[in-house]
Parts: sequence; C-alpha cells; structure tokens
Amino acid sequence: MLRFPSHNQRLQLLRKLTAFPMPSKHFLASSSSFLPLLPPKYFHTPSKRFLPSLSSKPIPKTLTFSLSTNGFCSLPSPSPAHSQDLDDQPSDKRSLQILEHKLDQLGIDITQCVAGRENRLKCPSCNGGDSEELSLSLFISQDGYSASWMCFRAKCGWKGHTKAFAEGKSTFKSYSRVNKAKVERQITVESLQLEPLCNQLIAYFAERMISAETLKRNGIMEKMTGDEIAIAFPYWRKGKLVSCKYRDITKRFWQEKDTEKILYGLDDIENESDIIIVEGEMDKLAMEEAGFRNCVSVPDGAPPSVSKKEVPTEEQDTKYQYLWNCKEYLKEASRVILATDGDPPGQALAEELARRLGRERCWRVKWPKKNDVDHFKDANEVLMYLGPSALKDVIDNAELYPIRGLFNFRDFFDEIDQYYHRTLGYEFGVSTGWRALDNLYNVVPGELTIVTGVPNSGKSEWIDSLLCNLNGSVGWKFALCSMENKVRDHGRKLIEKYVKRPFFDTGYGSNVERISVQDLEKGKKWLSDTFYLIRCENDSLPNIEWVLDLARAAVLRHGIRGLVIDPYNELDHQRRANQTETEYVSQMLTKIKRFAQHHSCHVWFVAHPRQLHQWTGAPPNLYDISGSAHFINKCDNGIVIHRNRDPEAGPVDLVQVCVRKVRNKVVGNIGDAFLSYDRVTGIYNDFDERPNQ
Ligand SMILES: Nc1ncnc2c1ncn2[C@@H]1O[C@H](COP(=O)(O)OP(=O)(O)OP(=O)(O)O)[C@@H](O)[C@H]1O
Repeated sequence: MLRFPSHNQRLQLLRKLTAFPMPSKHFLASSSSFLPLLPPKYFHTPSKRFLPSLSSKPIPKTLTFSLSTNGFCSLPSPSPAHSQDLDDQPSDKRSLQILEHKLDQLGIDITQCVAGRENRLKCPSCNGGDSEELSLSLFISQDGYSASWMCFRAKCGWKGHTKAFAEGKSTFKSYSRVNKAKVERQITVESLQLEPLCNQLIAYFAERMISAETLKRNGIMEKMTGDEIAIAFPYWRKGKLVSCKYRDITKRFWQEKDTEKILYGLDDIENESDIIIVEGEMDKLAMEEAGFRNCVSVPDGAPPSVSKKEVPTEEQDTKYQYLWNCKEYLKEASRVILATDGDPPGQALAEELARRLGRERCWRVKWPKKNDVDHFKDANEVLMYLGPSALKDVIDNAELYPIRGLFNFRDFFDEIDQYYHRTLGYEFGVSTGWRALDNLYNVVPGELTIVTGVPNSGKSEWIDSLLCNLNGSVGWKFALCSMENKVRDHGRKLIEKYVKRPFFDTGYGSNVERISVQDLEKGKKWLSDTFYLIRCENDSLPNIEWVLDLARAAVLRHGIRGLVIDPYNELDHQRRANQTETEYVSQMLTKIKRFAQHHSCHVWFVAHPRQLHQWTGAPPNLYDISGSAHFINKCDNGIVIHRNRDPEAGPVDLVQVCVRKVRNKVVGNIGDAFLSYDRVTGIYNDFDERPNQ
C-alpha cells in the first residue's frame, strides 16, 4: 500500500543511506550531523559512487508531469516549499488503495513509492533492459488520486496514466498546466553554483577518453546538490549561458528549469559549412577528441520511432524547437553529418533531423563493427574502444543520407556484380523450348510481352504451349486470366499438350488414341500443380487492378513466375470522364509492368489488332493493336503470331512467330521463327522437327 513517509521513516532511511561507503566528499557531502537539514526530497535516491557507465545518452522524455517544457525532468531546487513535511498533506486512503490496486494490475508496485514526487522503479514492460536500470518514472499526485508514468528507455518508452476514480479530481492536470506557462530564466555560472570538476569526475571522463583540455574548453563543471554530485553541461549561445544540463549518479539527466532548450555546443558550429550532429553531450566531447569541434548534440536524446505525421509548423514543432531556435546556425551549413546512435531510436532521430534540415544536405555515418553481429553504437564508444583516428574515419567516410527515389549506381553494384557473374538467375532468359526462337526471344522474369495476331491465328494456343515448355524446363508455375476460355476447354487444351494425345477421339483426333483415364488423372494433377486461375465468378468484367491483386496473391501464395492476361478487351476498361484511351492504356500497362518487375513475374498480355480493312493475309503490325501505340511503346517484347491458311501458299500447319520488339538485346532479337502446329495435341514444334516430316 502506498504511504506517505512519516518523519521517523525518513530518518530511518537516511540513516541507511549514510551507512553507505562514501569514497569522496565530492560524491557524498553528507554526514550524520547534516541529517536534520536535509529536505525530504532527497530521501528516495540512495547515494552511491558515481560509477562510469557506457551509456552517454540523455533519455528522451515526453513526460507530461512535473516537467519543465524542455522535456527533461527538472528536479526542484531545495526550497522551503519542498521541505515541508509530507505528513501534513491531506491524503485519501481509499483512493490510494484503488490506485495501488490499479497500478498493481499493470505490474507497477508502489508500496515503496512516495506521493507528490517522482519515483524510480523497474519498468514492468522492459525490465530496464540489460542493465536493469530503474527506468520507469512514476509520479503519483500528492492527493493520491492519480498516477502517471513513463519508461525513459528509448527502446521502451511505455507511458500512461490512471486515476483512482473515473471522475476523480486530481491535482495532476492543474500542475502540468502551470508548468506550461514558463518564463525563461536568466542564469549564470554563479547563480547556478557550478563548480570546477573534481578530480574524480575528471578521471571518470578520462576513462571515456575525454581529456581535461576538452572538458576545459567546453566548460564542463559539476554541481553539488545536498549530498549528490552531478556533471554540469553548460549550454552556451554567443558566449552567454542559456541553460545547463545535469547528469547524476543514476544516469539521470535533467535540465535547469525554465531555460531554453538549444543545441549543445552551438557556438562551435557558427559559420561552419560542415557540421556534425550527435545524440548526447558525451558524443560531442568525443568528436572533439577526434578533431571535430564543428559538432553539436541534440539536447534531449532520440524519439522511440519516426513520427508518422507531417513535420509540424515551427510553432507547433515543440519536440524539435532546438532546431528552430538555432536555425541561424544551421541554415548556412551545406553538409550536415548525422552521427546519431546506430540503434532504432538513434536512426529515428536522424530521420526526424533530416526531415527538418533537408535530406539533400544530410549525410549519415556507419558505426564500425564491434563483432560479427553488433556495431558500436555511438561516437563515445568508438573513441573508447577504437580510438580517435577510428572515429575520424567514421566521419570522413560519412555517406549521403538516402533520399527515397534518388539513387546512385553504387547502390546497385551488388546486383550488377551478380548479373555479371550470372548468379541472379535467368540473366539470358529462359529458352522457349523452340530452337528457332533461341536467338530471338527468351523469357525473362519481370518483363512484359505483348502478343497479338489476327483472330484464330493461334495466340492463345502458342502461349499455352510456351507455358508447358517453361514448366517442363524450369518448373515455373503460372496464373491464367483467360476470360474467353471455358475452364474445362482450357484444361482440355493444356492436358492435351502435356500428355501429347487428344482429349477426345472425334474428328480432330485424327485416329490418334485419346488420353486414358490414368493420363487424365496425371494431367489433372499437373494442372493443379502448375496453374492458378483468375476468373470473375459473376458476369461482371474484371478490371486490371483486380487481376493484378489476385496475381500478387498467387505470387506470394504459390510462387507463380508468369501471368497470362488473354485478351485485353475482356477486361473492364472504364475510364475516367476526362481520360483518353491512350492515357488509360498507358497507365494500365504501367501498372502491369510494375507488378511484373516487383514480383519478378513475366506477363504475357494478349491484345487484338484493330479491324484490318483490306487485309491481304500478311501478319499485322504491332501498331495495328487497337487502342493505342502504347502497347508497342511500353512492352519489353512484342510478338505477332501468324499462320498460313492458304494451302497454295505453303503448309497450313506453318506458324510464323514474328518477334517485332525486344528491348533487351541480351535475350533476343527482332526476326521471324517458323513453327508447326500439331492440331491433334495443340503442340508447337520447330518446323524442321515437326512429326511426320
Ligand atoms: N497453325 C494453326 N493451324 C490450324 N489451326 C490452328 C492453328 N493455330 C491455331 N489454330 C486453331 O485456331 C483456333 C483458335 O486458336 P487460338 O484460340 O489460339 O487463336 P487466337 O489467335 O488466340 O484467337 P482469338 O484471337 O480469337 O482469341 C483453335 O481451334 C486452334 O486449334
């Protein structure tokens, strides 16, 4: 049960604290004779040695309680107002019991907590990470009616608030409102009672490879508050002290109340064309050790993630006010190197900075590898473990901050290497299975082939035959959007090609024995293993988006490598009122091509030629496709299927495959190939290899 400490309890606690070993007067200035003077606010933080720790980061905070507008926990300065005995405050035991119960259900144990001020606990959500730090900051209103909490660990950031009663009145709201209306204070080193760093703190910095010279130049000081010592990072602008940030033994950061939040080290970037932005004061100092003074640190760490919202206006961008109020310093920089932490919050911070500073002038760093798996996470770590020259290398090798949609060939060198060494697969395309076409047309995943030809020329038959060949040679699977075909007819034609026998023993079977029941079963299995059908189950015509959505599902679910849309005119082509057919076709083909490329899926798109007046019997032209010249402009490959129908002119099984466009010279050429069509099985063969020759 939460309780307010009695005077006796506080004395007991204080006695415990003073029994803790005190290595230095700087770390703990108290003695038992000092006891009665200590205000209660110091009771909850046991003093301990100021241990060196790897983390140099301020903790991002969006606390809505007991905070100054700068986002850092502002410890109230010792004042008579805070030293009054809490026992004198009113409390409502019932509301406390309810609050305790509610928090207990969330895993927050408040039995040792004190109302009316910040309490540090283990966060039930993240357990304080590897170091198991007391990262949960819990504030219980003095009247015990409400509680708010937030985990300071950027990776966690769990926060929330609750009230004992749904309608319970709490002092919390009015408290935070008061805090919002703040006037910035005028401060000096003297008024803050900052003192030169003691030897122990200088040694602490030395362990982090920060020299006394760097500390001196940056005016790093210390501040004693009662029995506690804290490092003081003064924030200067044009030589005037604007704010001061502190770091205490529990790795807690806070900033002078009612002071402006600006970039740390601001004067060091004045008139600099190259500037570095880091995520903490220690990293700013580390950069100096590597020879870079032109560096600033953000004042309050990194956000847990990138905001999904647009960048707010200057007035509303409260979280990043430090960029706006330092814009005079930032605007001249032509190169901003974002050297934030390598962890997700650090990268989120880099993105938030780049969004505001303009990606085009931003660069980013790659932190070196620590071992096979991990990287060093920040400047101070690199300085400590690899030294100043390694840190200098990191900055010297900064790379352009990526801009979505803007690339360099370098970004693709891995892929180009794989292409050269032919380890990507299908670099030369897959053979159609017909020797006559090997130099003309090979099937490349991710390309679009437009197939045309006069009605009944055999376009669908040829594509089906091609799919059978591809399945036989490389095992590809396909989605078929063939609206003109009845499913059973299409199945029949495909099985005939697979089994190489006629489905029936009627006229076209030409006395060849029809497929057996066993063959039918074999054929059905092959059908179901190889093809997926995209069909509109009602009378309506499918539109291209609908087809591509289903094809996408077939890629993801069944790994198809090819899609047939046969024919174009069976799709729903309703256009916007102000859209021309040319515009419509262009957009439709763009969508198809994007699908093909994105999913490495080849698309065959069958389009009819417009009505040919005075047709002489010659193969149509790709520009004859009804609708738009975009068909030939946009496709990767354009093929016309043509067949001889005049016995006088030559064999009637002769099929001319006219390759009229091949965009990729690696995989083909313009030219004609001749195949023969076996009407019994629907199989195409190289003309000189046709059966019964
Ligand atoms: N070279 C050929 N010789 C004889 N018949 C053929 C030949 N090619 C195709 N056929 C026959 O023509 C008919 C139509 O074939 P297919 O459906 O493939 O043509 P298509 O060009 O796709 O037709 P459409 O433009 O009407 O869709 C089928 O019955 C097929 O057997």
